[in-house]
Amino acid sequence: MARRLVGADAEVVIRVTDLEVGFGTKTIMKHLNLDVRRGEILGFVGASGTGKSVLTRAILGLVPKRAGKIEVFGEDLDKLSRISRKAIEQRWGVLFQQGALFSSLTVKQNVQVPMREYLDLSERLLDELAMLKIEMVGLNPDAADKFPSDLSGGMIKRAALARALALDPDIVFLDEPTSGLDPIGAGEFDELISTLQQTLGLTVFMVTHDLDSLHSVCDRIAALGEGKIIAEGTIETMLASTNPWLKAYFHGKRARAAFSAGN
Ligand SMILES: Nc1ncnc2c1ncn2[C@@H]1O[C@H](COP(=O)(O)OP(=O)(O)OP(=O)(O)O)[C@@H](O)[C@H]1O
Repeated sequence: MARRLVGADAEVVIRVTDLEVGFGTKTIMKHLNLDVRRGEILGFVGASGTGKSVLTRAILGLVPKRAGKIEVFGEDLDKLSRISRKAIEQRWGVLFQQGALFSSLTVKQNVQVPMREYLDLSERLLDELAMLKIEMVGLNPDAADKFPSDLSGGMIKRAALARALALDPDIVFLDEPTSGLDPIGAGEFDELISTLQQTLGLTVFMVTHDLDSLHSVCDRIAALGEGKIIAEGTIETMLASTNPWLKAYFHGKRARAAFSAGN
């Protein structure tokens, strides 16, 4: 899979400025700045516990920020009316870690949850749309009536992706989409993300530890450390970084294996 270059002049769809987030006496990030450009797959890396999920959740408005500004499609999220906020929420989809499907609902019903929340459609249309999403992520139609407990890890991720795509979003947030998958399953999932990104013109914000994903599908990478973005750019930029964590991560044994396999 060839990486596409999204120019620096591409429209910024998410802009995070001077963000500070903390819990109690603990500050997780401070003065954090990050742009995500339209049509790119941005890989977001950093050591465990640095705050990758927290940043994702802060952008989504699921954890409060102490300072800073988050703009999505040029709109300051703090300044939106409830209706405008809902309109923005319809333009993003989220795949949380471990899929986070509702265990008491079937795959089809899970995919329909955002549709029921945001759209006013007949049952027939809801069914048709859900089946479309289920097929789009490469699941067999008979997976639609299965419960999450009947699915393999890879199928759960696909079902969660179908739910993230339920409202035809412009942006998809993926929190460690390939974690827990075997290398073949992870590779197939990467390929699916890349294909969907291209066919649907998605912007993808992907938190990942997976060096193969970073190498094969990400256009750009941003690395989080000590509460800030410590490096931002292509794999080549990461490889050239002198930051000790980035050096260890991108030049370690696993990285060499991933990069030589990809070349
Ligand atoms: N709701 C919360 N209340 C208190 N502390 C929290 C909360 N959510 C996250 N944290 C803390 O924030 C820090 C960052 O957590 P986060 O899950 O974002 O890390 P991460 O970079 O995504 O890690 P990993 O790669 O292991 O998933 C951790 O120290 C975590 O304990």
